[in-house]
Amino acid sequence: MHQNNQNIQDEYQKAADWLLAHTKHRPSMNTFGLRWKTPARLRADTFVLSPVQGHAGRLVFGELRGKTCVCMQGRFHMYEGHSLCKTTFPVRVFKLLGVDTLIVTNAAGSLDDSLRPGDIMILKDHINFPGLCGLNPLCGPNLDRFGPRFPAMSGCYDAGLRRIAMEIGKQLGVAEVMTEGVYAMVGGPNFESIAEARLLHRLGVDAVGMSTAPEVVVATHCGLRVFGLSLITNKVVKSYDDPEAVDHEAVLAVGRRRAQTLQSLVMELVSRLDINNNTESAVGEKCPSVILNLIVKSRTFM
Ligand SMILES: O=P(O)(O)O[C@H]1O[C@H](CO)[C@@H](O)[C@H]1O
Ligand SMILES: Nc1nc2[nH]cnc2c(=O)[nH]1
Repeated sequence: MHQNNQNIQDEYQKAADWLLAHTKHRPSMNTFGLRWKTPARLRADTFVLSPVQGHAGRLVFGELRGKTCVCMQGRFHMYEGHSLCKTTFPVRVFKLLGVDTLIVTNAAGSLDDSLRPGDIMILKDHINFPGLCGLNPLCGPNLDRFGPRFPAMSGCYDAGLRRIAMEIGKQLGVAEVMTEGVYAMVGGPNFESIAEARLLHRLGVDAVGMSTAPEVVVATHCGLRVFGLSLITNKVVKSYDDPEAVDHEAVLAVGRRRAQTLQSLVMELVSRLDINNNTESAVGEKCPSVILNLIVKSRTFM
């Protein structure tokens, strides 16, 4: 192996080893700081630093309904000036921790008029705009330890988990605010101009945000099963006659309003995870471990 590749791989391994040395938890499930049996909180800034307002910036290990998980509250964004390698660094570390499923959440603006603030969109697919232009975390020498040079992205959002989530939505009585759709990642940090919004809409984008796609690309590359959801926090203005303008505070407010629903949905999904019979993708055989990457303004959950 090329020496540089070895060095990069060593960095992931060092981070994973450090985390394992600082918690007795071995990831398998939990989130939102609820029902922690033996909480072991690690300040994420020892590992992750995400100074975006409303993002807690913590990494939490614990148990939910008997499953250990690691929950990342906050994330790195490309618009903060981080490289995509850094943005996605935690995903590979989680893989090395033994995690096999990534649950990723985000806040997003809707382009589809039927999606309203407070609605939940299960990600069926994404358009990785930075990735299409070459800003892809997999660029550079391939790390064979994690996955192939040319990984497929069709089916990157597990169909089995999507189906279960919709069932849970019915059970929780929130099916009417849940739907499946296509998420697009743009670079940000500005929200869309009207012309950009119209372009995205024409391209078949249902909701747009500034995150998620790089993490999902890296997770899929290394064989993690992925479930994603967007909390629709605002509509994206598409008309020159519309006086409304989105702001980050409004995004945070919708996150707080929907916190309980998202919490119930993800907890129930976690409790139903069974790698042997509810996945449609190839995943690791043994450990039913899951990482929750809860970024929907997770400060409200703790
Ligand atoms: O995608 P997450 O991190 O949930 O946050 C979304 O909300 C922020 C804008 O309000 C942006 O960071 C956008 O990507
Ligand atoms: N790009 C983008 N990101 C968001 N995150 C939350 N809302 C939005 C939005 O309208 N556009």
